[in-house]
Amino acid sequence: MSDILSRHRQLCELLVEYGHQYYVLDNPTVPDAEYDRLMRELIALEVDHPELKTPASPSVRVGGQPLSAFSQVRHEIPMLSLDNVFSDEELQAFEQRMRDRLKRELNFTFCCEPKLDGLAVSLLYVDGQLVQAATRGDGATGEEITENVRTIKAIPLVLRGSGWPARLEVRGEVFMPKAGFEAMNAKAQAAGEKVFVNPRNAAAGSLRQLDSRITASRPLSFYAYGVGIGGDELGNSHFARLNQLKAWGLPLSPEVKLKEGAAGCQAFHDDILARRSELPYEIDGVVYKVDDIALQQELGFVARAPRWATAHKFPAEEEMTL
Ligand SMILES: Cc1c[n+]2nc(N)[nH]c2nc1OC(C)C
Repeated sequence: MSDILSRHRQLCELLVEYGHQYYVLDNPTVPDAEYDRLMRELIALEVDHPELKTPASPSVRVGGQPLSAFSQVRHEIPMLSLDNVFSDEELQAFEQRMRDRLKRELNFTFCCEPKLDGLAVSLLYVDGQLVQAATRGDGATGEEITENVRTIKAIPLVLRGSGWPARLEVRGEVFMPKAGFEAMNAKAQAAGEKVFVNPRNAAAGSLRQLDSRITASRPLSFYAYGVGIGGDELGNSHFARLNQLKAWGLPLSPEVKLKEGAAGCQAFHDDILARRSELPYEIDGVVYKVDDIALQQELGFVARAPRWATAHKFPAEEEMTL
């Protein structure tokens, strides 16, 4: 039995490491075929020894028994939406409104991020293990999609390293990379099956499957963009928090940068817009967030959106009329 146990542990460790290299470091060291071979061996081993199968085992990536319905999850900390700016003038006004509110002539440092065109989700890790995943829903209540999210190889089932809060809620975007979207649609078209209009709809449709084996067959990925529960145990910089999440094994867009003032945000906006068509994922704008958490808390929220953050949306991309 011990060699079964040690082989099971070894397979789990290898699959976790290869998944991390591929999805978080974007630096795979083995071909996909090797990952798939190890996964097949793990699944076969757990069929013979079902007691070894746990929610932390990489074998959950292939999905399991379908649900009859989704249950609802109440977000302990509401998941809010974002106000928008559409021009440089509105961006300056956004910054000035915060100065007025704080009654201080502050030079803000902003954490600037691409605004991915996917589905916002909340991931709850308890003692480093992924125990619950939920959609944003209406911001107060979302759908519980834990089994589906467990099939997304970019999302760690167990956090890496140490020092994380006992309860850590990671917020971010589940998305379908452009290449995966095109390949999936080409296959669906060839098979006379339903094709999706765009990667966002494909990601939403794939996540809302009651059968997680269907979700597992879809090329979904994830980028973290914030922290909910447990954030108060992390530092006073949003950017540092995001990089801490990356150290714990969560993927972070390589485009996330710190910029000074509205001018820095505008430069970030112009750079991402210029490279929009080369990015491997679809975005509908960029997001600027005051990096200092204490200032975020002093600024608070207006209705459902924070005073301390805004999206800067791009014009809708012209659809090619073939
Ligand atoms: C709705 C949303 C969406 N996004 N997308 C990114 N990158 N950050 C981010 N933050 C959000 O909301 C927080 C600022 C509360």
